Amino acid sequence: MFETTTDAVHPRFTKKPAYPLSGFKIALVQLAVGPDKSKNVAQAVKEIHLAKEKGAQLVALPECFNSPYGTQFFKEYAEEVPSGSTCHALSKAAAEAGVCVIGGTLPERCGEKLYNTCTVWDNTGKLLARHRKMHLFDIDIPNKITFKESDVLSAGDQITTFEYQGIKIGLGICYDLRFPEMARLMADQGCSLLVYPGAFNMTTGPQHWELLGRARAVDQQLWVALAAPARDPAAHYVSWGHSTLIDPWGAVRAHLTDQPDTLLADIDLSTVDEVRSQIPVRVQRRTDIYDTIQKS
Ligand SMILES: NC(=O)CC(=O)C(=O)O
Repeated sequence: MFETTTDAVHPRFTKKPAYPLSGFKIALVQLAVGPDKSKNVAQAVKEIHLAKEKGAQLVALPECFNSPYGTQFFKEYAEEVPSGSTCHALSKAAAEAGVCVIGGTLPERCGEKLYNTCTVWDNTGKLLARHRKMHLFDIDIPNKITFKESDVLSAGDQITTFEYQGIKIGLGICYDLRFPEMARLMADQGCSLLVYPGAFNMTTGPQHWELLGRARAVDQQLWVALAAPARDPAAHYVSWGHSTLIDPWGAVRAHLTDQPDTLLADIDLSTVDEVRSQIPVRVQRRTDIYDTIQKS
């Protein structure tokens, strides 16, 4: 599918970026999350080590991996970043396993404010990045689901990208996946992979989770990884599960069902350049026209 010839390469893409790694193995850990915070964190640490043993170089956890998902839980489970006990456990696990950890999300306390925050730890345990969910999940679908994160959470106001071993990676959290502008900004900063810890639900998940992941991958021609908690039908908020890895062509390379499990798959970074040279939409945008229309 990604075969290309020199002739097919668009002249503006003949200079290939030199990635130190042409590919790597990613693990998406679909954790069973319950009310016991220390059990949730211990399980995450165990899965990080297991993923590393199976060859993962990057391990991503789901949204709200140390706390049940719900506005009534965030205050009780919140911790300061990076001094809290969950961050300490993630840093230690990353260093001991020698693997980069995208630490899903946790409720972060910062002064009077609470955020839904993703932390990233390199293979020495150093904090590489922190992303605060930028688009809060406020929706109202009558007789299905009403959720208002903004009742208790504050929104982040930063785009977050980071580099690990020469690979530029962008972060979004769950509802952030619905905003193509944000993905575009991260792609423009040079990302070849976007990772979204997320917990869609039984109403939006079946219709939108994979569709939105594939849309962002096709729009920006990059890899998209979606890491979800496992489904617990007895939970207050029921996660759709289905952690998924999508390639720059928009094809689902691997996905889980709703059960606790870990998705392990190879990411081939050369496909980013291949797809971008085959379908060069990134250099074909008519910003001359869009800008004129916006200004008129
Ligand atoms: N939980 C979220 O932030 C988003 C979600 O479930 C949806 O967009 O649907």
